[in-house]
Amino acid sequence: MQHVDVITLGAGGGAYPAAFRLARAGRRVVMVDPKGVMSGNCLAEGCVPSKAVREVAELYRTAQRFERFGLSGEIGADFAGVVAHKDRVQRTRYTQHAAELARLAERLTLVQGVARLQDAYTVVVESEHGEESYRAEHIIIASGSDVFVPPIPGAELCVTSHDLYALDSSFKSLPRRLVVIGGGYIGLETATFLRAFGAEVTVLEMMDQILPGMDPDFVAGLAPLLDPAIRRVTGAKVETIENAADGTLTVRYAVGDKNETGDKTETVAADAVLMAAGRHAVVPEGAEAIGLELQRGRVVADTALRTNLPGLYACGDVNGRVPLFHAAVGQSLIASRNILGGDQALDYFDFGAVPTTIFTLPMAAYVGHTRAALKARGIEALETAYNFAEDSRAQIFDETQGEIRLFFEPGTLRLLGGWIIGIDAGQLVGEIGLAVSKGLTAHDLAAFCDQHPMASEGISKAARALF
Ligand SMILES: Cc1cc2nc3c(=O)[nH]c(=O)nc-3n(C[C@H](O)[C@H](O)[C@H](O)COP(=O)(O)OP(=O)(O)OC[C@H]3O[C@@H](n4cnc5c(N)ncnc54)[C@H](O)[C@@H]3O)c2cc1C
Ligand SMILES: NC(=O)c1ccc[n+]([C@@H]2O[C@H](COP(=O)([O-])OP(=O)(O)OC[C@H]3O[C@@H](n4cnc5c(N)ncnc54)[C@H](O)[C@@H]3O)[C@@H](O)[C@H]2O)c1
Repeated sequence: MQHVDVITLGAGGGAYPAAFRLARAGRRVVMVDPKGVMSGNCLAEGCVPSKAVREVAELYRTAQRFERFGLSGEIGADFAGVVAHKDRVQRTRYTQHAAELARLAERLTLVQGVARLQDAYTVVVESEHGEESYRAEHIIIASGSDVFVPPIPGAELCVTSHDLYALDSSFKSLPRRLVVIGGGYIGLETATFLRAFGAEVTVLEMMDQILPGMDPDFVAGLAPLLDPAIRRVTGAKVETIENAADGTLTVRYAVGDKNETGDKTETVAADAVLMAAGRHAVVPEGAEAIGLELQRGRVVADTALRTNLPGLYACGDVNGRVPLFHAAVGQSLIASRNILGGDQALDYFDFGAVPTTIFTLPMAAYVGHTRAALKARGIEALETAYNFAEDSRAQIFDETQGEIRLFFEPGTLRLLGGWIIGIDAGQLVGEIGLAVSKGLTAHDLAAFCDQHPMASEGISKAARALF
């Protein structure tokens, strides 16, 4: 039995920020992760590799409009080369993380293995060297999430985000026809990337809106900007996936016919089917047995990231509250602060001000409360918008579709939320998110001289439109 101060289950965004901070503060910390490397699924098969592919797709899309900018020549796309670029970025980051870890080696160790909870203080790690027990006063559960595969006959024929984005993945050639099951983040993002390289893409979403759960007006703003050649079917109930001897896959789905009663069945042929129907939390073995409160398969954590058991914290996808990398990092840092405070809540995570970007081509992003959420709360927000048709940077790049929209509390003029559809959305949402989280008002935003000629000037311009 080894005695340490803190042990983390996982070494991803929910774990390592806390582990580093606690080690720097003099605590002895052990992170356990079967990958044996830091960064969890974000670097292994999530944010970074998918965005490496995205940015190349964006460049390629822009290259096809080179003539408008006075450039000439033909640019081709080699999908295997794109995957090689993605792999290089992943390797670079793994090397960087290894060096970061080495600098704290005296107090921070990463053990390759799978951890299970024996009691509220003891973790058993199973590795290729056998089993080893660790006792710690504080445990951070950050075991993340994994691909959810619905029980559809033939689902095993599908690829997942793991197959597409993992390091050294074998998915190196562009499918001529791609069917995507699920019109959420992964489904829509990947649909636009592979479409940009030339694949014929169909997205089958079971709900009656792509990106279900997001503000319908926000989605309605993004939808017409996506490549119209991507066929999008909503209300699609996938029934089977079958393969023929020549390798062709057939996806059979039922879809409501508005003119007749009942559903009709349709089929679509594919060379690859991407299953992007969501992710589920990975709860470590032993959690239930030691009395950890779970709800809908996730570890329940409060806004101080405490579970129902003293000394045990749950950060990131495993608590399912906001399954995004930067949210996991933010939570991890709050947990470390509360651990340093002797399990006294010194800080709370603001789940209401986490920026969210859908990295489709083009992107869209939002933060805080937008129109639908505000209406549901009976708040008639003061709304203002800036149209990218008027924006210098958007005109320079010939990407003038979309807008910045801000929602203010009447009376106080406090910024409650905002969205950006179109150019630089994933960058602009940071400034709006900071303003939401710090309680800034329309006066504050209007008075700030955002940089010209950058799309961010649309934020202050939108606020100035109120005065
Ligand atoms: C394709 C894709 C694209 C994405 N793009 C974005 C994006 O652009 N932006 C964004 O913010 N988010 C994105 N995400 C989501 C993001 O990856 C997650 O929100 C983030 O990785 C969560 O971090 P985490 O530490 O909570 O969990 P994870 O990253 O899942 O890490 C958990 C770690 O715990 C380990 N583990 C599991 N069980 C055990 C155990 N019993 N013992 C020890 N270790 C264990 C796992 O091996 C894993 O390494 C994307 C996800 C996917 C799949
Ligand atoms: N840009 C980002 O920040 C980003 C990018 C990728 C992933 N992520 C994270 O990863 C998580 C998982 O992504 P995801 O896209 O797999 O999940 P998701 O929850 O965003 O989308 C899954 C979609 O699949 C649909 N669906 C489920 N079962 C279906 C079925 N049988 N047939 C047709 N449609 C079905 C759902 O209605 C939903 O729209 C996200 O929730 C997000 O937290 C974030």
